Amino acid sequence: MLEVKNLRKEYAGLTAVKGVSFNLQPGDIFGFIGSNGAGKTTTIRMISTLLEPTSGTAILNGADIRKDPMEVRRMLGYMPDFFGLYDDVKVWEYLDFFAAIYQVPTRQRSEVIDNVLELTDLTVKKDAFVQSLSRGMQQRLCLARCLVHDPMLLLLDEPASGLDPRARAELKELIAELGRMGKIVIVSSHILPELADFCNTVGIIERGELLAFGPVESIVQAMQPNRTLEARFLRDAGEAARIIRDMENVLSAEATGDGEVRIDYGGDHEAQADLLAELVRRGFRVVGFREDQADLEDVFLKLTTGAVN
Ligand SMILES: Nc1ncnc2c1ncn2[C@@H]1O[C@H](COP(=O)(O)OP(=O)(O)OP(=O)(O)O)[C@@H](O)[C@H]1O
Repeated sequence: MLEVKNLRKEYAGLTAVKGVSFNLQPGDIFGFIGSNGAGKTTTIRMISTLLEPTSGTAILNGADIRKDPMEVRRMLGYMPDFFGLYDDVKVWEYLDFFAAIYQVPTRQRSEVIDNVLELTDLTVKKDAFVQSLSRGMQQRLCLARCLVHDPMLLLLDEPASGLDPRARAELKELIAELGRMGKIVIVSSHILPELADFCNTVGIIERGELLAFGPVESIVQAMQPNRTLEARFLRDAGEAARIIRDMENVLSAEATGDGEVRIDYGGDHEAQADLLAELVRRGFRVVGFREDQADLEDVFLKLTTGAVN
């Protein structure tokens, strides 16, 4: 488990992180969202033990980042937003080097390397030179290097930046797999929708403050208490709209002309199910009924002002 407790970082004349706290459990994939300069990298670097907090701390599986940094380092893998790879070494040599640094015993190294290559889908590139890899493959190699010592926490700072859509999709799948393996993954981005579909928890940071933390759905719901429902009817949509308007929790209901009724709705999911049951009971032929997903980017823009320090 990771407990982040009131982490704070002050620079001369500027507080980059103002007391950030959150807890994560094994298997959690945490999307850390904020605009440029919001404090993501500073927070991640403090958790990774590379930057000393001004106050506050973080505890990973009982080890304190300030009191036991060496122990914490053994349990985490950190992928910075800008990373360099060495040229003129082969992929397997590169990983072997990092396995040696992390003191993976010599006789286990080739198995460990094969495993991380398989996980990151780089097995066919084992003997290729690092500089010959595509940007997406280099990103995955950098992630592979963070995995050689089987860390329980992964800190990935803007891992998807500069990747094309296909490489992004592959990276998401890989991160999801790390979550299924029971690791805690923190992945930062300034684009909320990019993370929302594979993170189970998100945190929104702005000017060094964590404005929201929790499951994606509950953050969206807190921001948008009224939801839009879309009901589609085989016939009589206009009549259905008139009846829906008088139902509980309905703020408005309009037939859109193509058999659909858009409902502005203030009830919870239980009440929403009752509304559908009532329509069916009254004999309406419902062919579709769904919630219009709130646009995540809207939620993010509402929460943040876009202002930086
Ligand atoms: N060494 C430093 N000295 C002074 N100020 C710094 C230092 N490092 C970061 N800052 C400031 O702290 C604030 C937070 O920066 P940080 O890099 O954590 O933001 P970020 O959310 O990671 O942004 P980005 O998405 O651009 O990487 C910024 O205002 C930045 O200018």
